[in-house]
Amino acid sequence: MATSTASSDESSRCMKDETPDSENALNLDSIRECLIRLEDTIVFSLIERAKFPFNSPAYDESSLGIPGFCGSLVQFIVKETETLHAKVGRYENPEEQPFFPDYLPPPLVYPHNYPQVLHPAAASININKTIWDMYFNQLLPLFTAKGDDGNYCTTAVCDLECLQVLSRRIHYGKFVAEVKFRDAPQDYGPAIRAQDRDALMKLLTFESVEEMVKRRVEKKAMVFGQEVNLKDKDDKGKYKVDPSIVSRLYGEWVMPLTKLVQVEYLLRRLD
Ligand SMILES: O=C(O)C(=O)C[C@]1(C(=O)O)C=C[C@@H](O)C=C1
Repeated sequence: MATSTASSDESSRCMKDETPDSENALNLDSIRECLIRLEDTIVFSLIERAKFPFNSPAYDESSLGIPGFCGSLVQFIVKETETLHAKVGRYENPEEQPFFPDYLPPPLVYPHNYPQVLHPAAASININKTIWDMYFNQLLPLFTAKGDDGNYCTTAVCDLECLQVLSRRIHYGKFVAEVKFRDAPQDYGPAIRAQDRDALMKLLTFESVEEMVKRRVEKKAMVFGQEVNLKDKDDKGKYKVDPSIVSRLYGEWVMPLTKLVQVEYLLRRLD
């Protein structure tokens, strides 16, 4: 049974056709196509979240008052959603990692036979705690207006969607690293055996690609986030989410964290 949520529908479509679902599809171009497609989902999810102000009560860990639960509204929504998604097998998919992996229930549905393209050590790599901290402490204040409009539940659901797609994109580094290793084991092997993080980081970095990615996501934020109307006059220069912040998100966090996942994966690749 294939499962997906509203938040990952767009990317799943990309995955279905292009993910490494066969050995043949596993090449750097097809993996990069998936990353490009995920950019659309990321930009749209930021646009949705930016409709609401910061709404700090959604993150207050002391005032929710749900019996038996200790934490914020957003923590509650993410945990409960992950519990449901675990039951329908979401985390059996090697592209998905939960934010709260402890005590997730086992799947209740017949397992989908995901192709084993990654080294088994991939399952132990989950940097969602870092993604969570980055999203709430650094990114969110940059692209939401200050204030409180009372829409805490919808706000927290938008946060969930942003978190899920950022996590999927960043952990996709496992597939990128696998392809790079298979393409050049003679280059990666010695650095892996030496457990040399710096050498691995150097090998897997393509600065010109990173510059292109930053420019492309900035442009997507301009195109997707513009006001569309039927009058001649349009609101040039007014965007639903600041394009320079989307570019910064990629330059400062998304790509560095994707590279961190790649390094962590490669360090274990010959275990
Ligand atoms: O496209 C690659 O080669 C990747 O490793 C992906 C990615 C990215 O996160 O977008 C990360 C590192 C590279 O320097 C360039 C781009």
